[in-house]
Amino acid sequence: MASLSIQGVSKTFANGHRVLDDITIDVASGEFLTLLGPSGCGKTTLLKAIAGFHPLTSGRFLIDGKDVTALPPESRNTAMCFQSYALFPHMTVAENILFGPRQSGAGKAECHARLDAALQQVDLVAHATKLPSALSGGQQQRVALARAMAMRPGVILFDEPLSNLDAKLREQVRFEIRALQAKHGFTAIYVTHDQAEALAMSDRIVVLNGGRIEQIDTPAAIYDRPASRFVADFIGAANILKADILGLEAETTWRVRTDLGEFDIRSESDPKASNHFVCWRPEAAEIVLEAQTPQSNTFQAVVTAQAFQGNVTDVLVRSGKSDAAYRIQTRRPLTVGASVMVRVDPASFCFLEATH
Ligand SMILES: Nc1ncnc2c1ncn2[C@@H]1O[C@H](COP(=O)(O)OP(=O)(O)OP(=O)(O)O)[C@@H](O)[C@H]1O
Repeated sequence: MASLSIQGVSKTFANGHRVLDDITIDVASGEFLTLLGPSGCGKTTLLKAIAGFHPLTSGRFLIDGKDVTALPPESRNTAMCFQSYALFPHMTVAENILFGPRQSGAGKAECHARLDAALQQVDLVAHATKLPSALSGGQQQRVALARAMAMRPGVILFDEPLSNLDAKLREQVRFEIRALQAKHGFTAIYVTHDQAEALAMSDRIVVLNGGRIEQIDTPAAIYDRPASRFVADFIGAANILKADILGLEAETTWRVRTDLGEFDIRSESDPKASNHFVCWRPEAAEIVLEAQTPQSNTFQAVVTAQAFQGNVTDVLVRSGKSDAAYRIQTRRPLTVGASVMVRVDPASFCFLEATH
């Protein structure tokens, strides 16, 4: 495994389109880092640039401290694992896995040692002599991973590797890739636009938007403390409100005014001048019965729709104070048209950067 340092990387294509704008990320050795963002945000361009397939407009890449920016792909200590598997259809599983080590000039004994290890790592020993067409989608994906691992790279670059698999298999292979990565300790850079995949697999997530970094953080921090409006909206469901900051109520508690009334918000860090929005996640709100004594941080609303999800019910509510609908999750049975009080815990709110 190897560390990867991405330093001030920008990429403008010949048509003048600036696709990456001053990206700086330090990836630790053995880390699983995911690049997440909407279509066209530059994830694949960054991955291919790391691999050496796109020359940079500016910036550099260091792998284990060595500047690889000018090196060709085969000399960078990286291997790619693609969404289309990119297996050679006329070669057996074993031949597909052997292809890279042979090309790189490894000796016969070394090639076969790597083949045996890779087949065992992805549990495909019994399928070594089959053609890819005789394997399931999940098995083909494992061959693609074995082929990358047989290169013994410090960094494996994954380009949406699970997007051709059905939902159930995606979840299974997700666990398999993470377990292999933990066991064999390669550094992983993983591109996806699937937020559930990113949250489930990553040590850290980089949220990209329009070629720029919106936030780099652990999955829990990205979900619980989204830094910007874009991140709150893109990952999970979020209720976002415009807010005027009225002042400090207590040591870490701020009073804000929103369309739904005034609320207290607990925040360890001071809101910046640009924090004109606050948000909370649907599961952070609690429905309190109107008959109960009035509580702070509540707003009155009417249930306008609900959808049973099994473990919870998604509820849409509207308040007379604003035109917007707000999303709440509850286990309490409700009826459409019911009048409810909704409470949002001060610690469940977060301030958002409005600048992005
Ligand atoms: N060779 C190229 N020349 C010009 N523009 C390009 C080239 N390759 C990609 N782009 C543009 O760069 C932008 C980013 O593309 P990229 O493939 O990196 O996005 P992405 O985030 O991986 O999206 P997706 O999830 O759809 O694959 C897009 O607007 C794309 O059209």
